[in-house]
Amino acid sequence: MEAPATGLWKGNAAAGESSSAAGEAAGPRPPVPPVSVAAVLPAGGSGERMGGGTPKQFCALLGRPLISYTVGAMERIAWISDIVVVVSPENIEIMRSILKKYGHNRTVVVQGGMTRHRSIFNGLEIFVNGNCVSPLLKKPEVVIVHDAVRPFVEEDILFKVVMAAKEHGAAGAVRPLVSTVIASSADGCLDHSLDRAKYRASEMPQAFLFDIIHQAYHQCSDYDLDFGTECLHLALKYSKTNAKLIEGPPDLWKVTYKRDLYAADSLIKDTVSQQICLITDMKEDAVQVGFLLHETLKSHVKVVESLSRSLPKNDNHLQNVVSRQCYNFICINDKSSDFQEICQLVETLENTNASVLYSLVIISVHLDILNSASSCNENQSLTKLAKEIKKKNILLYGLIIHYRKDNLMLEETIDSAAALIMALIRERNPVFVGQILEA
Ligand SMILES: Nc1ccn([C@@H]2O[C@H](COP(=O)(O)OP(=O)(O)OP(=O)(O)O)[C@@H](O)[C@H]2O)c(=O)n1
Ligand SMILES: O=C(CO)[C@H](O)[C@H](O)COP(=O)(O)O
Repeated sequence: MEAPATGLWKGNAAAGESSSAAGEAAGPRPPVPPVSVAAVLPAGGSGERMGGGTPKQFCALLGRPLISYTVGAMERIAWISDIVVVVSPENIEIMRSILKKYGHNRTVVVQGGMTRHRSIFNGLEIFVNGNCVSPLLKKPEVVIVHDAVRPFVEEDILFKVVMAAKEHGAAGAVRPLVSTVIASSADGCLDHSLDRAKYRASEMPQAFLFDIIHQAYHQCSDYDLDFGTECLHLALKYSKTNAKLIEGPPDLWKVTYKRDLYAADSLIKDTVSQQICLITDMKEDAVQVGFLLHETLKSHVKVVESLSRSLPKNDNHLQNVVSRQCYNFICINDKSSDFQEICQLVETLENTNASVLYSLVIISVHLDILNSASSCNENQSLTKLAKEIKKKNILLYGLIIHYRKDNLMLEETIDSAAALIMALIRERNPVFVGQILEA
């Protein structure tokens, strides 16, 4: 299974996730542009096309606002010095509380305008004049403009648009058109159709030499500010700059309609369910069953770490596992109860701070050779603990695998156990927290 190209995958500098750990997972460090770079994220819209009361940038994906994913994708890039997020006046405090909650320390909030262009203009002004609610930031050589509702932006495309902006003055990501563009005549009939191969959809991110785009915004008309939709066009019209167009990856789409929110949710779930850490503690009898489960899981998901021992406190292994973007922990044992061990795991995971950004899943798997399910008391302890740690964004589930040594059905049982594990880590459904499933 291949990881989707999402801003989440390679780490996030917020809330303690280190970009060095991300670099370790992703191979050699990407290059750094030889210019100072800042970013403006317009987030001042009301999301009319999506409908519903909450502007789409504040809609929750796996419990975390969409905008936090976009800000996180920018903050994990060390060479972007300042990040400005532009929101409507009524959302300034909400935005500040999001930045605080998710540990986005390099981002400031600026008040937006009535249209996207006006919001971007306000965001740029902060590098020249500052204002009463936001500090004056140091003017960068290159500024990135990126819609706050495009959360899956990667360092590679940001680097490319910045380098192209340095050389050409302006640059933007483009994608092939998915439909043909046609023009209608006054009577609503087809007037003409464009040759699709010659056109591109203009996406984000875009980047500009700061003075080029700032001057364009200063010179453009009210009509441009109120009805324009394309920053590259302003750079062309008012700063005589022909932007370089860069073919971007497919995940740059803008969350616009409700269906886009479902797609974003699904992509994030794909990403966080890519890797598991196995923690096993079994006697000889059960080792073979545990091994079979391990092998079956390996055919579905990447096993980043397999620890076959009790967990010491402050386990460094676990710290490393989390910094490699593994958010799923499967504890397999054949004891009547591994409750103490689960408590210890929870404590260690809490110390990593990772659950601020992503829900962490723990599945306590009990291999039950005697076909005698855990006692009622043990189940109640698990359910109680699960309820408590759910508040901390740690989702604990139980799974009992009943098997017999001579069981011809063992393979089938293990397949169904693996399928349950995969469903739990993918769906991360808080409703099932504390439930003990049986395979
Ligand atoms: N006055 C505005 C309007 C839009 N935007 C931002 O520009 C980006 C792209 O705009 P769009 O998808 O059109 O967002 P909305 O205007 O919120 O959506 P809609 O057009 O459906 O109302 C979004 O991040 C949006 O928040 C902004 O900063 N200020
Ligand atoms: O991709 C873009 C090109 O600059 C903009 O995000 C897009 O044009 C914004 O338009 P709208 O606000 O109408 O969705």
